[in-house]
Amino acid sequence: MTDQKPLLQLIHVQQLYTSGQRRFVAVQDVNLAIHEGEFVALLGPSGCGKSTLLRIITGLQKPSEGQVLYRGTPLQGVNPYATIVFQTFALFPWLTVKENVELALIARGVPAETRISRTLDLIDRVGLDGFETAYPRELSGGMRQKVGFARAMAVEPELLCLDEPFSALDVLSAESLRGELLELWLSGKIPTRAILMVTHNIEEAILMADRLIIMDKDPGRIVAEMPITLTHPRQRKSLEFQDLVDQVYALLAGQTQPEPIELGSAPGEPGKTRALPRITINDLAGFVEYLNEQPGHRADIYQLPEDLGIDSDHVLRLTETTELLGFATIEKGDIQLTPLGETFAEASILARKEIFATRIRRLPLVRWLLNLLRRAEENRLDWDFVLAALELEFPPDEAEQQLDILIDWGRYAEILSYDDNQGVIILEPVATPERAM
Ligand SMILES: Nc1ncnc2c1ncn2[C@@H]1O[C@H](COP(=O)(O)OP(=O)(O)OP(=O)(O)O)[C@@H](O)[C@H]1O
Repeated sequence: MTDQKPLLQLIHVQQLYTSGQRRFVAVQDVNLAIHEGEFVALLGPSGCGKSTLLRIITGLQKPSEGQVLYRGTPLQGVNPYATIVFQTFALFPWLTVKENVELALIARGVPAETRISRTLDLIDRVGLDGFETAYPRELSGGMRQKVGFARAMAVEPELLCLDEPFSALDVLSAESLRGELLELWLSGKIPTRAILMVTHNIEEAILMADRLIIMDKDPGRIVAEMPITLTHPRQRKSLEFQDLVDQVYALLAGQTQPEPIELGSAPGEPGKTRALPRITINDLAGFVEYLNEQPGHRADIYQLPEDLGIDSDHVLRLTETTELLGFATIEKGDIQLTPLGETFAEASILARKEIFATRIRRLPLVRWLLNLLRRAEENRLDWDFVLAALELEFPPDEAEQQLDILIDWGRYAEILSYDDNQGVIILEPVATPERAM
């Protein structure tokens, strides 16, 4: 961070909304400064007010209370120095790529010659050279989002706001577009002075941003900030990166105990191996969604068997699983979702898998199995072999159950696969997406 005056400053910003008869605080006392040269990521569960803050920052909405300063001056009306790129591409289907980008410049009254040369230059810079006359329907999702970026950058915003810009794309297109945006930003090829990105994706935030702002809801507020000082290009698989991922998850999960105490030890290590609760992914997801719909995202555990129509044993396994994964905390007979649990409940299928994978990789049993697979020839192991190893830790019936759960959870998280015909467990390679399109 610099000592300069912030580019943008929110001071005691509060937003009230009315819903039916009720007036509620959507955003409470937000103080935030974004400086030149910073890439800031805003993380938090749905409904914590991220989009509201973006609208306030871009001047599309005036907060109920508080001040918005741009370069030290109170913002009046729409912020001419900021633009937003949305999750969905919002392109006009009847206009070509060139016309879609140019439109932003026509709206700002840029003269024709400048307009055309700037449009073509931007299309080139985002890597869409040759597609100037194509229509949105002819483009892939990643390419359409590039048009979205080009259009936002056409007006040369000082502050580029991104509202989950990669979440509607497939994994590889998203990764490649992240790389390209970073390249444009870090090389100074765009006149943008600062970027503010809203995302649900923790790894994405750590990959790209210099600072994370973490929000929670009811009411929407900032609960933590974290600087990311890793140098670019950042390696997702590096220990430092994974350590930061764990720290953010722990922050979101409200985890207070050190991991070894919380999670127990792995087979072969001193201490007791913690068995995984017998819970399917469907039950887990359903339970987290149920809690998310309850007032205050909490429920009385003793009431749950009746409310959910399942026996109390099942309820206890569900509560244990959600707690083990950091999706909920249990206190005085109540279970309460953590911000991470809320994020999981509202995430897309892919984002859920990613959250789940990150959480189960910390579990000693999962760590142990992944290590075995990594060391095995061709990263494959016979089911019987793993079972025999587990039988050293658990009674035979339980060992088999543990293996079933490991396979069920591991498959869902896409960290391993299982060939039922051959009875073989296989380590899934970690995707290493191409950097360039
Ligand atoms: N115009 C509005 N009128 C009434 N309530 C609103 C309005 N806009 C947003 N809200 C409510 O304010 C809260 C914050 O909404 P906001 O869209 O800013 O959250 P968000 O964090 O961006 O959510 P998401 O990640 O789902 O986009 C939510 O409870 C939402 O339902």
